[in-house]
Amino acid sequence: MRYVSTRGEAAPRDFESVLLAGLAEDGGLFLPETWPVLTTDDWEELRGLPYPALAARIIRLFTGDTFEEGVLEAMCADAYAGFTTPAVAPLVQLDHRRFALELFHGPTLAFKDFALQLLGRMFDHVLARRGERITIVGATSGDTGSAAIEACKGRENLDIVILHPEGRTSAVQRRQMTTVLSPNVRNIAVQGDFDACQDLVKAMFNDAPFRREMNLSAVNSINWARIAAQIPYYVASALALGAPQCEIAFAVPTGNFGNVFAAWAARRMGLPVSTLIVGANRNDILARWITGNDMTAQPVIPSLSPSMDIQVSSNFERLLFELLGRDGARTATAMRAFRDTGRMPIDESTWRAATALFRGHAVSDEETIAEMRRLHAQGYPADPHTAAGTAASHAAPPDNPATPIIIAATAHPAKFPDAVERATGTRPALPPHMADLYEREERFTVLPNDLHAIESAVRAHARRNG
Ligand SMILES: Cc1ncc(COP(=O)(O)O)c(C=O)c1O
Ligand SMILES: N[C@@H](CCOP(=O)(O)O)C(=O)O
Repeated sequence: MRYVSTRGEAAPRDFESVLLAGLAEDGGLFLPETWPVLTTDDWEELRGLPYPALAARIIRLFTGDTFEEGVLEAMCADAYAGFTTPAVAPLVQLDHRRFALELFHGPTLAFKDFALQLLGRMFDHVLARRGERITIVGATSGDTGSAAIEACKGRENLDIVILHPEGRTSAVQRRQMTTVLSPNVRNIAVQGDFDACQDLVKAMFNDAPFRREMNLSAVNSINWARIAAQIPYYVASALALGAPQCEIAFAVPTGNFGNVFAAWAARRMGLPVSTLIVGANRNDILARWITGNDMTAQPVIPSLSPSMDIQVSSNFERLLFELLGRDGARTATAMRAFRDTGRMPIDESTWRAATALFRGHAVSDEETIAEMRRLHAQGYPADPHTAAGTAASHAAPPDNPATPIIIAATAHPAKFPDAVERATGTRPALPPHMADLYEREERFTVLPNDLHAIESAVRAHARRNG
């Protein structure tokens, strides 16, 4: 399995190199050169496997010979052993056709643990074999940061620096990151929004001498390994509801477009997915594009679902590359236009092709609260992101009323106690392993949105540990 860049200029490479590189040298994102496609028999064989075994079978389609026989399987078993439910990704029925796919039973209570628990182990394995050390830089609107830190803390061959937007995460999310005091972990609160943090990360990757000096790697979903490790739960849940004999729709609360792109990838591999419903919050660029071909970036506005407070969705580039017939030059031109003007003109026929599959809906804070209240009344505690997904599934359902809809329940309500209390009058308790979160010491540095300042901080962190 080899990988190409969405901007068409970086040389194709294998999974190991993609895992370590994160972003391609031409600024693009990696995608498989050809998609593996599974037959009905293949899907049948996967049905009923325990989640870790199913995940290993799917992910192995992308890893080539990076991991010797049995190693990936052992890593998956180990990664998901720490989840608090044996089902790992349980489905809970909400109504006659809607099911919540609970992705928050990992150590940091969000779907990010699925990929990052595995990536931490992959990095360890590959770096020990190569005798190398890397510096991971990541941007977070709240959840990637804690999942990455949890997965990477104390690992010998890497340092990790996470940028979060100052004051724009929930207090629980911030503390999940800033109370981890391992010497290889550093938290920076950037005076800006998530898009600024993500821009800084990409700018560090595009600064070739700095990238080489630090041996940079990525934990955001710009790293293909993240997407690969998020495909299995779509497969497992669809099989549990009768696919491939019936079609399934997924509703996904969306920000950086990574999670919904993993669902797109499952469909590309042959899973019968009729519809992908993108649930946005008031930062609605993707919903505006899907409903009206308007891809115009606006300033990020804080909302009740802070992890989705994003306007520049990195993984949209992967979809665009596919929609443009895998034309790297056209993708690069469109991405440059977007960067320079804040607008991405997409021709009518390309947009129409996409909207045959995608539905989009932007959920306001008021709708989010109303949806959380409604779900609570029927006995389902939902976090604000999950509620955006369920609300979108009602507002923009698939055409066929018989198609089951699986909603990605992306975070545990306890991560957003203020929003939950506002909606339901009840403050959710933190799970036992986090019960003393508010008593733990916090450590982080506040820095301006300035590449030089951030690179200096990353360099100092890596030098201290290297
Ligand atoms: C809880 C939660 N829901 C939804 C999202 C949006 O997912 P994505 O960025 O993959 O679109 C995020 C952030 O990634 C998140 O943390
Ligand atoms: N919502 C995310 C933003 C980063 O997304 P990623 O999937 O690209 O890592 C977060 O919680 O940090």
